[in-house]
Amino acid sequence: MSNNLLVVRDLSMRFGGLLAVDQMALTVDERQIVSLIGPNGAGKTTVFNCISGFYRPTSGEVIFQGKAMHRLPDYKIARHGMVRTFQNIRLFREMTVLENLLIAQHMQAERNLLKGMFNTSGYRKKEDELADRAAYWLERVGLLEHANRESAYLSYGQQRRLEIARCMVTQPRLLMLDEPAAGLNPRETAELDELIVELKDQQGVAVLLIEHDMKLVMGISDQIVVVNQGAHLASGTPDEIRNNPDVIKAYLGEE
Ligand SMILES: Nc1ncnc2c1ncn2[C@@H]1O[C@H](COP(=O)(O)OP(=O)(O)OP(=O)(O)O)[C@@H](O)[C@H]1O
Repeated sequence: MSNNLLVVRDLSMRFGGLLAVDQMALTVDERQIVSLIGPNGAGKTTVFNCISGFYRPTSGEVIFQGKAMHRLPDYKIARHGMVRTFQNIRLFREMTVLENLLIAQHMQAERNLLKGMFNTSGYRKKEDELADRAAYWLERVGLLEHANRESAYLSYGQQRRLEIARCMVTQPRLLMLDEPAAGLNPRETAELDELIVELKDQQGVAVLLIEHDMKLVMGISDQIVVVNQGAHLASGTPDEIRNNPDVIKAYLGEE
């Protein structure tokens, strides 16, 4: 068997008369960074929404670690180890930074924790574990000193890092990031670049990325998949994509 972590085949999504995603295919291997690029409105976020269970695809298959995901709701898919961020940051804004990380883990492991409530020492041990993991990730994304601040008061770049930490505390195998560099300044983008590569190298997660920042995409991707008008246009290494005439015409040539 290959080491495909995620296999997406023939994925289509129709909104009334609009075929937003048209028989898309992509694969992500273990410890790979794969970027999805394409012009505005090409269907990238819709592909993400179908893979992560936020939408139920009109047709097609999403296979993660050999198991079919395409009929499961998003929270079940997340429990299989595929988690995502959103283009518009979705934190619990009135909660503290730490609370955001604790609740993410509670939501992920809800059933186990409920079972744990009948066993007090086991439950406490589990709670300690969640707190330790939250502290670890706050440190990793440089937010430990802000642990008790309401997340609404963080800067935009800090909120983006907290979103990534919130995914990582659930110990995913595949992290899906929807435009993580949007709104970041160049220094924050460079930090994000470093963080994503560290997640892959040190934590062994695979990353599926939607991003318009071509410098970031070309610098960190193992594979790039280009979407145009909902359909697969090309895929390959950054060099292959940079030199692909169809891609230059449809996308890179615009810039
Ligand atoms: N819930 C929805 N209902 C109807 N149409 C939708 C819905 N979501 C997306 N679309 C349409 O599907 C098409 C693809 O949109 P999508 O957001 O996936 O593109 P995108 O490549 O992510 O764009 P961007 O780079 O601007 O974020 C667009 O024409 C959009 O208007």
